[in-house]
Amino acid sequence: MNYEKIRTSQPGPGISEDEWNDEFDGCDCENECSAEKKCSCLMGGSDNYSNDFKLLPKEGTLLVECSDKCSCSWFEKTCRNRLLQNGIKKSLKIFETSVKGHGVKAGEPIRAGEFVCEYAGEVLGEEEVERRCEEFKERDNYTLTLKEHFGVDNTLKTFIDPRLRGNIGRFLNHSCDPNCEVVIVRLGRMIPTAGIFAKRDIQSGEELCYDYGSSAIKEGEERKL
Ligand SMILES: C[S@@+](CC[C@H](N)C(=O)[O-])C[C@H]1O[C@@H](n2cnc3c(N)ncnc32)[C@H](O)[C@@H]1O
Repeated sequence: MNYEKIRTSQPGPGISEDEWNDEFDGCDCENECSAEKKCSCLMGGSDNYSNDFKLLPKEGTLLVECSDKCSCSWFEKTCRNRLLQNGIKKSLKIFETSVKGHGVKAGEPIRAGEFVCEYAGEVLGEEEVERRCEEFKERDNYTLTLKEHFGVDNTLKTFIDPRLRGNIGRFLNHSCDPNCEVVIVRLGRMIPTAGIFAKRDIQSGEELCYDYGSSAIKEGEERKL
């Protein structure tokens, strides 16, 4: 449990300033950001979130939230395209499980599609991930690998490691029948963040978990989504 608490992911070793600062142009909406009003952050011409702040289905295009480069920054309170960046709104409780170490449970009901928390950590270059795998191989595996395919041969991998710097997201355990899912969300920059959203309605007291992906929970290996 010895880690520095951060609110959102930060660049770590292996991520250059140029990579981190590769940002999208902001939208020029002056009021409501919606697909109907042709907000340029809403790629694929569909909204990211519903009026009641639930994740909407988005396939084949990037999910980009509005940022401080957007004109709507002046009207942030009315911009519907900001959810992950506003942080955790649900009551989440860390607890000791019987066999999985710590876990997180819902402190209140969470509806399907609602935002739970970011999986915040250091964004690392691949060499640093390999170095840390060696260094920490005896202990819990935390690095989450986000994989995105652009075209046939182009795969973008993003590594998020909350071992040294992270948030409550680092305590969610794996399940093959999860009640949460990880969604790739971009906060105005090309380097993505990992948002954990409810996959179905969750009752207060239920443990929150997501599917770690193909390499699941093998010790010392990175996890892939
Ligand atoms: C991201 S951490 C999750 C939080 C962790 N339980 C803790 O106490 O810090 C991942 C580690 O939790 C443990 N873990 C996660 N899901 C598990 C499961 N379904 N069964 C057993 N251990 C699990 C494994 O040790 C895994 O490497």
